Amino acid sequence: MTAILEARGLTKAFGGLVAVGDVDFAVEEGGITGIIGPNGAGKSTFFNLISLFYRSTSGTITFRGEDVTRLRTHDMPPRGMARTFQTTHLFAEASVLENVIVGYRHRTRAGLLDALIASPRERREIAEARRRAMEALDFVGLADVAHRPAGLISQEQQKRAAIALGLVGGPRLLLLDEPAAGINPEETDDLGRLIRRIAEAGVTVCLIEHKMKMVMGLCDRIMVLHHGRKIAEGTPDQIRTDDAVITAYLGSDAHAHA
Ligand SMILES: Nc1ncnc2c1ncn2[C@@H]1O[C@H](COP(=O)(O)OP(=O)(O)OP(=O)(O)O)[C@@H](O)[C@H]1O
Repeated sequence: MTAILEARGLTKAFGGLVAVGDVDFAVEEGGITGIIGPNGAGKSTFFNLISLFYRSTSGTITFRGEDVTRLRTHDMPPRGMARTFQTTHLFAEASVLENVIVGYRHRTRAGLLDALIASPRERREIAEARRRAMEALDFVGLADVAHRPAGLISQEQQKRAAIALGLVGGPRLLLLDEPAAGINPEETDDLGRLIRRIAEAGVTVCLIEHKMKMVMGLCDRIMVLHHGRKIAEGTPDQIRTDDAVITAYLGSDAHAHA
């Protein structure tokens, strides 16, 4: 197994508070990796670090063999990394398809001049973006609402649209920020199946998620954070029976077990 993403000694301090402290972490290529931990454990901060949304205080991040520590989130899609946001702000009046096209067009090369003169290159890129966006929507099961205004689709469909936005550029690694937040158990199961299909299609997945049942059923490997430190990593079975993990969760509030 090779690591597609590797973090070494990753640390983020907010003033005096060390939200993430000296964490080593690897995402193996091809699987589904989960990051869990009680409330305030540092999951979101860690996720924002590995997706280059936050700059680390210290430590290094390597993606596909390249040191990307000093790069930013927007540098990553061309390198094959995409991330979703917990609340995806879709343009409510634009169609679902148009939203995903915009996501893809961030990657393309036609400049303002091409757009103004509607150059052949611009027209080719629009056609390609449209085809790719439609493919991504089809994959996540939203083809039938592609032309509906994004503001009119359900919360669960918005979650899928966020994933389509992540997939449209053809990433090698997709980072999912609490993909199942705010949806019901049945929808959560469906979303789990979608995430599995993404992995089966060859896209490595790494996610943070509060819903324990989903994480345990879906992930090949899990890392557990507590007070900003890594306290365990391993398979779901190893994590379930790990003393440090059990103690950490017992000491926190119960919603983490939902
Ligand atoms: N921008 C920030 N400025 C200051 N402190 C922050 C900031 N972001 C997070 N923190 C603090 O860092 C710690 C870790 O927060 P973080 O949101 O990463 O945890 P989490 O595991 O994602 O929590 P939750 O499960 O509640 O979403 C917390 O003590 C939080 O208050």
